[in-house]
Amino acid sequence: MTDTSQARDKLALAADLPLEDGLRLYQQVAPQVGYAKVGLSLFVEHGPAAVAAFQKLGARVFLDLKLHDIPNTVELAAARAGALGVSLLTVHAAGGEAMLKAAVKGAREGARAKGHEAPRVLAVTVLTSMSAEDVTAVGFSGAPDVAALRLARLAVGAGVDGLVCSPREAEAFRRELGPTPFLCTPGIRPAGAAKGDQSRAETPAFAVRAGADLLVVGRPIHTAADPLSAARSIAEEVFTA
Ligand SMILES: O=C(O)c1cc(=O)[nH]c(=O)n1[C@@H]1O[C@H](COP(=O)(O)O)[C@@H](O)[C@H]1O
Repeated sequence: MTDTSQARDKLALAADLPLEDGLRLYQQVAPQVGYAKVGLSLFVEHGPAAVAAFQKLGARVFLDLKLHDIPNTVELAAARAGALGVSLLTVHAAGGEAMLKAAVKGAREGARAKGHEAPRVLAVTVLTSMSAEDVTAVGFSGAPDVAALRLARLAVGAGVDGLVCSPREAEAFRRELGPTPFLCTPGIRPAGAAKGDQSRAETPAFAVRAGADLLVVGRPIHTAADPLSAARSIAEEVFTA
């Protein structure tokens, strides 16, 4: 069997489950998965305790709050997130340049105040659940990949550390924005897996070949009869892509 443990740095479990279930699942897949993503449902219910619980298991925590508000409010929230010692924090690129700069400043200051390394601030471009029709309906001009690249340029110009995008956009982001931005791709579906609400999904191998640094996977692992072997086969795809 391939030693896939090196893929740990490239995989995040989206722990969109009740806390106890999420912790149990993370422990099962931890040999293959280095990050636990604490998203809106866990944070609304448990707040910072959810972050601390995954950190206690040795996970690097990806705090996915998708902040999107006026700059002052986002700076305050990002500072609190930085103070929790998380590794990654999301904001919406569509919040605009001033908001993105405020997020980066807040996250760095909050982390420094507590002696933590600053989290990477990742800007979400166009949600992977959105189809071309959805993108037009909300008023973004151009196809999803065009809108995503425009938002990505804006966010990188504002100083964010990375971007969240569909695997379909990662290659163009790399080509246009160079090697520095940390590219995170949700919307990961192994061949044959149910898409659910994801419109712009691709396989793990596709995402890695396109230049993704981190793949976020939720339901394909949650719903697997054997989550560790599901995680291992995703890791194998990552490792061999
Ligand atoms: O920011 C994210 O992580 C995110 C952005 C995006 O465009 N699409 C997206 O699916 N996500 C998150 O990635 C995870 C995907 O989960 P699954 O579809 O279950 O694999 C969820 O936790 C989403 O909140």
